Amino acid sequence: MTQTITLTRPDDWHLHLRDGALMAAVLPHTAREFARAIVMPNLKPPVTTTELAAAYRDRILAALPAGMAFEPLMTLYLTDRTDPAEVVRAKASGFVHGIKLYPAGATTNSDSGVTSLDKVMPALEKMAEIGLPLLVHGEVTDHEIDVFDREATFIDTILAPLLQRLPTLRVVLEHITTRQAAAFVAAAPDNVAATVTAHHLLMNRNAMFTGGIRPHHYCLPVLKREQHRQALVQAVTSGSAKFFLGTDSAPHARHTKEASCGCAGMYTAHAALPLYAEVFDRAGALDKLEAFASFNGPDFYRLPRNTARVTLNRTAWTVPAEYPFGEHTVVPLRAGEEVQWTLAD
Ligand SMILES: NC(=O)N[C@@H](CC(=O)O)C(=O)O
Ligand SMILES: [Zn+2]
Ligand SMILES: [Zn+2]
Repeated sequence: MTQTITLTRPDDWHLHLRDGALMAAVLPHTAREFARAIVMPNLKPPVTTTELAAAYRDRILAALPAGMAFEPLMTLYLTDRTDPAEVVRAKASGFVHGIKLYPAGATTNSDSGVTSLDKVMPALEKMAEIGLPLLVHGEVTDHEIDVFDREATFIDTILAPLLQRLPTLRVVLEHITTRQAAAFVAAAPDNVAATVTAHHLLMNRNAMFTGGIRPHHYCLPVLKREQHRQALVQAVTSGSAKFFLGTDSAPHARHTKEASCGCAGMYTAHAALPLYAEVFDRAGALDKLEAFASFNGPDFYRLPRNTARVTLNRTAWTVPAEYPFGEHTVVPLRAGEEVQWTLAD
């Protein structure tokens, strides 16, 4: 049985760092494991311009502990009012690597998101023209539609028609959770890819109800049936270059999760690569982890692969019950439980 694996230093292609003291507190967890990360723009207020992204990038770099190397890859938050000129500025900046589409109301801090694709077509056409990727939270927001069907419905009613209209638009379907999404991405041309989180690979929707209601297993898109989890594992271990690592690590203060109407998101940055190693190990596919974690993402984003290496050992450790991040206490995934792999320092 493999006891140690060494791979090219990976990147996280879907990360929520938040801002201020919480950002400074969670950043070292990510920087310890990943050389770069696509930093999501759903702050309050959202990062809607290249200028705001530059300032956010500066705050992240200023918060980086001395001696830690980490490159934030910035994104803009697409709104109904995003000007194609802003798309051009973003691409020209060299530090904005994508524009994020949040359907208005779909998830955390998404109220400023897009209310109709028609309103953003000029921006999307400019993105297709200059090759700036669209990163998509792929869920419809019609609450008449079952929460477990919102991703599949989004693909059928929004994403597939969009790609018909803009076939060269580069798209990352973020944090896919269903068999339908995995099949759609696998069958799509090379300009369409997907990120997959560790938690959607490790858990099915029963995890939200094990022994009682489990708010720390609630995220969006919501965990799905076991058959969908298995389809995700099959996709990420298939060797396809269209799937890559995106933790969607999304810290929320404990009191906002343990509530009668709790926030969506799981914090996994503390143990991200070890959690993915559990998935690939259980699937007998540890040999496929490096491409998923370290090659497919930079290749899609047309960035150089990292050259440094990281080592994972099959050594179990117990995750703290909570992380006291300044005025925020965050409960990590696997709080008080074991993770079977350890990232070697
Ligand atoms: N995934 C989540 O459940 N929440 C994310 C937003 C998102 O990625 O949808 C967050 O920022 O909290
Ligand atoms: Zn999302
Ligand atoms: Zn996210």
